Amino acid sequence: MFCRNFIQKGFVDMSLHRKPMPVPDAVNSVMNYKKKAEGEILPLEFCDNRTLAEDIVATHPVPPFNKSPYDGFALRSEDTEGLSKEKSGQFRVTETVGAGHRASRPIKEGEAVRIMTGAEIPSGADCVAMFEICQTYEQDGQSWMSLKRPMEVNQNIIQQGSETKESDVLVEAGTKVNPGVKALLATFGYSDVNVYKKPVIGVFATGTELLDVDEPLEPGKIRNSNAYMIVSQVKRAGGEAHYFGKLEDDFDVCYQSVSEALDKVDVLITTGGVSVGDYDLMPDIYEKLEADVLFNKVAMRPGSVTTVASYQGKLLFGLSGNPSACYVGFELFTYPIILSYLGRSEPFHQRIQATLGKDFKKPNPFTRFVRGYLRYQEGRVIVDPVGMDKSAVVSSLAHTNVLIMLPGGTRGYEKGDNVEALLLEDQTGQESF
Ligand SMILES: Nc1nc2c(c(=O)[nH]1)N[C@H]1C(S)=C(S)[C@@H](COP(=O)(O)OP(=O)(O)OC[C@H]3O[C@@H](n4cnc5c(N)ncnc54)[C@H](O)[C@@H]3O)O[C@H]1N2
Ligand code: MOO
Ligand SMILES: [Mg+2]
Repeated sequence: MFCRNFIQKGFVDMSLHRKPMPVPDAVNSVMNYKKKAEGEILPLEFCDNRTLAEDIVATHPVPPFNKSPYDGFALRSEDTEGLSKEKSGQFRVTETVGAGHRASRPIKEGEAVRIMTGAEIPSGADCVAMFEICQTYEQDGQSWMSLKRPMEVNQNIIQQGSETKESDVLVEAGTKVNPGVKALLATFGYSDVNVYKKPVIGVFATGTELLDVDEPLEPGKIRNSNAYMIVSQVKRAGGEAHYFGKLEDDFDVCYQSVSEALDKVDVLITTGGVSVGDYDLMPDIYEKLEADVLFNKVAMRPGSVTTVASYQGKLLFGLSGNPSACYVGFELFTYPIILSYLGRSEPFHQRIQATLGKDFKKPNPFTRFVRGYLRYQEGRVIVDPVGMDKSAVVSSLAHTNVLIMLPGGTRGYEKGDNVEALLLEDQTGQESF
């Protein structure tokens, strides 16, 4: 097997010279492998944030019966004709109907039913007068209601089916379940919901320098932050992360672990070891697996070393070890694949126009994906670069909610420039209402 590590000094190794692929081409080449997950049935209470694998169809009209929007009296509008301040009408109150109950018999001429909000309109009644415009009194053991104004047919009645007809498609498959979707599922009796299965995304961190989170720092070593970051990114995207642990930079260990893990996942992510260093083993692992490498260099910063390969129909994402590069590589290439598994018709991060909030003077031949923070100011959308903009930086990621896209070129960018940004999450609030 060809292995870069054994190339003798003095020769120029052509495998070091990688041809960068433009970002859109790289994204498209990955999306050629997109798949849709199968559905699974979940109890309604467990389907938050999952994606519907079936349309929500109205199983009955809403409301299912004519109902009262107010607490008041249901009566016949024709009995109120000509009523006025001077000429009140007297109605015999036959019974009281609360929501969930029905009148015992149809209403007759001169009668009224005391009715509560949400209760079914008694047959024969065609309007509801709110309590506020009615007066009540007792006479000879009988309840009466007096009204001083005429009512119209259908006044204060929510008609059966006025909101939704039976068989209407209300929410389409591929929609994420939010509280409103959940309310609809409950309305129509979807106690079990068909949602797309979460794709299982395996994660390995590679690097002999990596310590576990609970280990004290040692000279030359760092704690493994990427694995936790990626697992979080997978969850934020809606996937099921399976963290297999960290691997030292040993070919046999890495090859063995990666090939075994491939059977257990839909997609495999590794972080680290994709560049051209002596201990960057992923290129050799793809070669030994006979995986088809879609690209091993992308015309972007950070994350230029991002490598994606396909092996027996499964995608292997070789993300950079540098934290910022790893983060960006995931959001550009892995995120839309996860959303495709989830049946989402718009699997990419939303791309918005915004105003750059700070200068970004450093030009670069490659497109930059600057970690940024979106804010609103006087009706404008502002995106500010956050923290140091270096591939090896981890601290700026904590403040990142957008990736500011700065196309490559010979000039830098200035505060006030119009730029595009990819929205990663929408969790910005404000201090007061
Ligand atoms: N001669 C060249 N050297 C490098 C090139 C190049 O084109 N020619 N590309 C540079 C670029 S760009 C990047 S990005 C990095 C990519 O490196 P690798 O993906 O091979 O990653 P490693 O070498 O394993 O590690 C890089 C860096 O990241 C740290 N790291 C690794 N894993 C983790 C983790 N799980 N958590 C936190 N930090 C991690 C690691 O310690 C290194 O500092 O290559 C450049 N070199
Ligand atoms: O692969 Mo890089 O471009 O510094 O992150
Ligand atoms: Mg390396």
